[in-house]
Amino acid sequence: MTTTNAGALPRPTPLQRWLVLLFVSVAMFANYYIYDSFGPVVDLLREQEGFSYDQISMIFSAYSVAAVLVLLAGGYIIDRWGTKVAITVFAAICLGAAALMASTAKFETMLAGRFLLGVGAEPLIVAATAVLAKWFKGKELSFAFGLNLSIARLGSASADWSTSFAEPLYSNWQDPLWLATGVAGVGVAAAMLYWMMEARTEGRVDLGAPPETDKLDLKRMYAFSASFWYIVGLCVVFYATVFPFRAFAIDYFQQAHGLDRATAGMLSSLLPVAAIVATPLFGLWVDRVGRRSLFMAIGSLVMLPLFLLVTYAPPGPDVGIWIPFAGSAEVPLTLLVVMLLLGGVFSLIPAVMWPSVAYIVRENRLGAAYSMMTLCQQVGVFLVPLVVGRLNTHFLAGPENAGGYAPGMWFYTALAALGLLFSFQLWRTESGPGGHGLERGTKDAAG
Ligand SMILES: NCCCC[C@H](N)C(=O)NCC(=O)O
Repeated sequence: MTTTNAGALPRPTPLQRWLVLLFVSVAMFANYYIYDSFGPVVDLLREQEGFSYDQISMIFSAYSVAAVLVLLAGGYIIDRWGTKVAITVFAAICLGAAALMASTAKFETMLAGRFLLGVGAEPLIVAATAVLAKWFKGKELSFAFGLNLSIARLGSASADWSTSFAEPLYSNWQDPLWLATGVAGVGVAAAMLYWMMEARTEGRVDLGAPPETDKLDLKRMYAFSASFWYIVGLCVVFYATVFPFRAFAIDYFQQAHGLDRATAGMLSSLLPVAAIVATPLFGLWVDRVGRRSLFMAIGSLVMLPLFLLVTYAPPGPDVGIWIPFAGSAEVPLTLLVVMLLLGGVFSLIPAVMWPSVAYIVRENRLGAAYSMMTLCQQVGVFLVPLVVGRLNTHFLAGPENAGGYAPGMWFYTALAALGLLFSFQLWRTESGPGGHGLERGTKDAAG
């Protein structure tokens, strides 16, 4: 057992650390499951309850309004309450939000539920990060973060797979959301187990002092370099494209491509599934070879044609896929290739983009930098679905008019082009004398 210095408390044991990772990851699994449980019921809400695409996108966007407000409050709440209370309270808020959304198909109630989810889910992610930093500092911290994100993405994939493993629930819009409420309950239980674990070990193990991080201060934002703002620009357009696309994907595959819900769910799940496997691998690879801004530019370039391919390319022959927990299905080759490529991009860009900030920003300003980045991200994720919802409604998108989805796809493409511009500018800056070492890897350092 390691100690920090003579006479000091011991650091947590490996068993304690991995138990903490387990509890926090289950809470994150539930968090991502609830977030993504809305996409598979979009068509049911439209058909059974008469919701328009505008209303659906407003409900989706309400999360981001709450997230921006909560992020402005910064880490104060977590610092004040401590991680064990914070993580449990935020998980309980997510549970309340999931139950509210499942309770009635009234538009205002659903809007309030999704807003409440933003209040709980975004700070829960911050609290989970703080917990892992506390228990894994100086140990397997990056690995623990990677595993935690992979398990969270498994939550996203499971929400898509529920269209197969919980198919009977999808006779109505409500039961799948009650299932999400049950998953949220498991998240609260996991958070409470973490609370008990921290309470039991308090005063017996050294969890270090709370990290000294800078809070979000809008007046000091000018101090960040151009490279940081290029990354923020990419982050905004990247997530403002991928998250809303995912929210509408299952409905889109059903209406525009005639797939059944279970097959559409399997196809949509390829994004998080690819990310579960590939994100940590890309992370390891990029740590070794560097070229971070080049990889971000390559990811943006690959993303550029994908939304036009799903819209205009011929579907091609049907091919069989098999996905654990979901089963097998036949999907058009074009859709499969597009979703696999998008899954690759969804693995590569986050694996490179988030850690890159640490090269550009001083350590004591990292907290403020990440808060700023997430805040801008959520502004994008708020606005884009509203635009896409408006376009879908305006152009009468639906099963009889698949062409009505095309303007929304052009909008995603325009955002992807902006992402390419930001990453290209970043690459130019980082390849010159003003670079921050983004292009260097451990291989270069060794050589
Ligand atoms: N799927 C839940 C929303 C997560 C939002 C969060 N702010 C975020 O961007 N996390 C990083 C990621 O790649 O999921």
